[in-house]
Amino acid sequence: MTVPLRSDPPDEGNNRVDQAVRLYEQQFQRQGDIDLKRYWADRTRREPLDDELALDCLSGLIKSDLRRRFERGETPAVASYLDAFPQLHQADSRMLSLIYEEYCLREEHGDVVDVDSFCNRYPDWKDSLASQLQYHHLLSKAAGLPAPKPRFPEAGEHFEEFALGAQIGKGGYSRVFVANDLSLGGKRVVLKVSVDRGQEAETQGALDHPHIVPVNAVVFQPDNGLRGLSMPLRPGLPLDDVIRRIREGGRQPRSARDLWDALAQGIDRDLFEVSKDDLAGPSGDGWRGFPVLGSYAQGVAWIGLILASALDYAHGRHTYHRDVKPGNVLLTLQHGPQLLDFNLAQSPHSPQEAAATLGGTLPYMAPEQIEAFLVPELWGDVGALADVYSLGLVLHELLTGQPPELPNAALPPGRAMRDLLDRRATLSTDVRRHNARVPYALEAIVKKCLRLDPKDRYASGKMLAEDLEDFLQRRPLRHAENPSRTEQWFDWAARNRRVLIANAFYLGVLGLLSPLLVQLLAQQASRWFQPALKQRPEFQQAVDAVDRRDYHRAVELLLKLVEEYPRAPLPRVYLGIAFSHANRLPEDPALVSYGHAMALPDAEAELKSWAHEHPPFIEHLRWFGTNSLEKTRELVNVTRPPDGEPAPADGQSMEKTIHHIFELVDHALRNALEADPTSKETIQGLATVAEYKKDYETAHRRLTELLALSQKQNSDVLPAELSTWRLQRSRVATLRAKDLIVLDCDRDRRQALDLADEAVSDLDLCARSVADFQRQYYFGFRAETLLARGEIRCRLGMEQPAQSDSREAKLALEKWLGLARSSGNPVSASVEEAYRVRLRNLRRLATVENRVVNDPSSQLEPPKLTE
Ligand SMILES: Nc1ncnc2c1ncn2[C@@H]1O[C@H](COP(=O)(O)OP(=O)(O)OP(=O)(O)O)[C@@H](O)[C@H]1O
Repeated sequence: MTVPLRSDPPDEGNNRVDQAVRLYEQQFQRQGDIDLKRYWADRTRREPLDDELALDCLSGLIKSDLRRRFERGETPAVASYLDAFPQLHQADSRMLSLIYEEYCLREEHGDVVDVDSFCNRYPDWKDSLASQLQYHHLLSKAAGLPAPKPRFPEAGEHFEEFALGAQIGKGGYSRVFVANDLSLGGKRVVLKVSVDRGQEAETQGALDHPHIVPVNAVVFQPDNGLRGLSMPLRPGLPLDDVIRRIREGGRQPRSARDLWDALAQGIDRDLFEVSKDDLAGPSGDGWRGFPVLGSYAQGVAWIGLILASALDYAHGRHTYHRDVKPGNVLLTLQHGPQLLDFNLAQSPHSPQEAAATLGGTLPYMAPEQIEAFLVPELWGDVGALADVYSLGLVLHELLTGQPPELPNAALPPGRAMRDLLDRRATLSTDVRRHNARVPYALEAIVKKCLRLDPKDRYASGKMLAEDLEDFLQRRPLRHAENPSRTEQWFDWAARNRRVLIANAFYLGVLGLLSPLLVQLLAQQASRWFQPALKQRPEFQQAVDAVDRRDYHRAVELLLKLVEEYPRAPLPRVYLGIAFSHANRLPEDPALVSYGHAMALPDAEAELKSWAHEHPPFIEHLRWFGTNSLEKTRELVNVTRPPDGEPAPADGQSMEKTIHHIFELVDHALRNALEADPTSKETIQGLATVAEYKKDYETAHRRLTELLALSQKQNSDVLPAELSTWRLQRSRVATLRAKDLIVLDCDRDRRQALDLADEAVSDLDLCARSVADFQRQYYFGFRAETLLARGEIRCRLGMEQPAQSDSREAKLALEKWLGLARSSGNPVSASVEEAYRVRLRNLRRLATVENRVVNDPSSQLEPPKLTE
């Protein structure tokens, strides 16, 4: 017996019923009341209808009449229409639907109805009605009305031989714990304790598939009506959490890796005893084939493929899941996606069984499954195709970020079900409207899963899996139609690139094209039809090799890729990074490779977008930048020797090289900074590059930024680090101040003074925490800074303060000298020269200021020269 439901695909009959109801309602509104018997007689006289359609129209009008009258405060009963329309006695299913409508209206209007006495009013339909109303009440419970619950055990207690640890899941009728199986020496497992009904243990236990969580054992507590299902512990995160995290990330996910990252960030590391290495990337067996460097759509398609295959396996054993939703898919670290919770896997033969899993799953139900809740006899029809539909909704949600529609909470449960069912008929399946990055082929697959009529969907999980596999391999779909010709053409071209390239030559051989055109065509063809770099397994292997620090292997792979993809910046940058670690060639190929990469068009944009897609790249880039900086410093020391030491003969050309290198390092570091603006090492690297480039203003700004940042994150900055940065800032500030004093303009001099003040106070601040090896440098530099400030003050006519600077400078210089002498090292020519320069400055200061220092040189001993 089937209640005709309005969700049936619109056909002529339905349109006519709707039309009849609309006309009736308009007239009812105009007249305020209508005698339905007379109205119906008139109508059928004017427009005779065949029997079936007449019954459909009549029951539509009665429902409408009932609603209007209830709205006016009357409480009509369907029984009263039976006298006027005796033909209803033949309309079993329609009558059931009418009586149910009356029941809902009574309930909505606060008329407390006793189910038994209500059923007794309709003896001919009593049994079906009782069953329907039982479901109605189950739905009410699912909608949040209190239901009797057993007492579940809690963390810390025992359930048979299991010691229960943290609770990790909670359903309407179950609790899931991490537990120790004491009968197996305390082995860590997952124990799902649930009300002992349904056949979850038997069904799930009989399944043996790499993507379905297996069942180890079942234990019972008959007194409590509970049972425990022991399963292996598979650390992971449910897909609904993964989706939520991606959604909260605020940006549209772009790469398949985003799925893994959401899992890695969300997993409870302490609970599952997971190490940082476990989270580095999807390397476990269960992730084999995951397109880690592919697009987000490909990542989703792969998850869909795995789930469709797992469902197909279960369907082959006559097990239908019936509760496929993101919350029942666990993304695990080692085993990939895992299907969980086969609680509803067998048809619930009684309303109680159905109740066990009703709550929360309505939004993911196939239309025929919702219908089965209204008409229990239809449960037998809810099978493989309902699972295909639900999986379609999961894929739709993953691709669009839009959760499926919820039942309308304002309606009474039965009505809410019907309403949801109606909305299934008009469900928008246009994935690309929400996310234009999804290829047409994948959208076509999702659409086919979500067809209203089960006959129009994929006939099996296997067929769905085949289409998803075809999509991932860029092959034509076998069971759905890709509406985009362009996409099909590109897929074809990608698969047939060799043939195309060869054909370009054949056309040339036949003399149809000029040789130049042939060459151009061949070149273009090889570019157009080359598989996208990121899809190449070699590229993926190279990226993996760099991520796991196997640089020699990376260099090997990347050299080939650079040759094959001469216009792609990424392999060159990666090659630079790998070279710079592998350090195996005499030249500096690291920077050469980076330089070539950056000379390519769009290189910068590509780098930025890649850093976004693959975050470990930023760290490599930063390392590469700072490491190259270290190497280049040596070159700088040779090229720019301290005062007094001879400059190399080829100093000028070396300067040029240095400048070029610094440009590249600066570039690499700026890219790294854009991706991670709080990396202190990157900021310091950039300050150092700026200092070497003698851009003291930028260097000073970067260091100020760095110190402000470390003040915010006080806890993770070491005092030694802080004093190194302060020392560097005071050096840069002094150098800048020196540049400014010579400009001979008051404003610049004031600015110079501010900088010198800041430099001295930075030196004061780090005086205590300067490391031993830095002390001599510290005092030498302090003398220099104070001399510079003294000079600025002199020029600004600040005699007294200049005098005190001069005195302090002298003290610092003595300290410096003392440390140089006591270091045990012979005092080198460069130290001696530095001393002389400072001494000269001190004298000059005295000359400029005249009264400030009385011949300071007489009080300072020159250091002893090396014997
Ligand atoms: N074998 C397992 N390893 C790790 N975590 C698991 C495992 N099984 C279940 N979980 C966790 O427990 C959560 C709940 O599991 P499950 O869906 O089976 O129970 P439930 O939601 O209580 O079920 P029901 O919907 O039947 O009431 C899962 O989302 C997952 O986070």
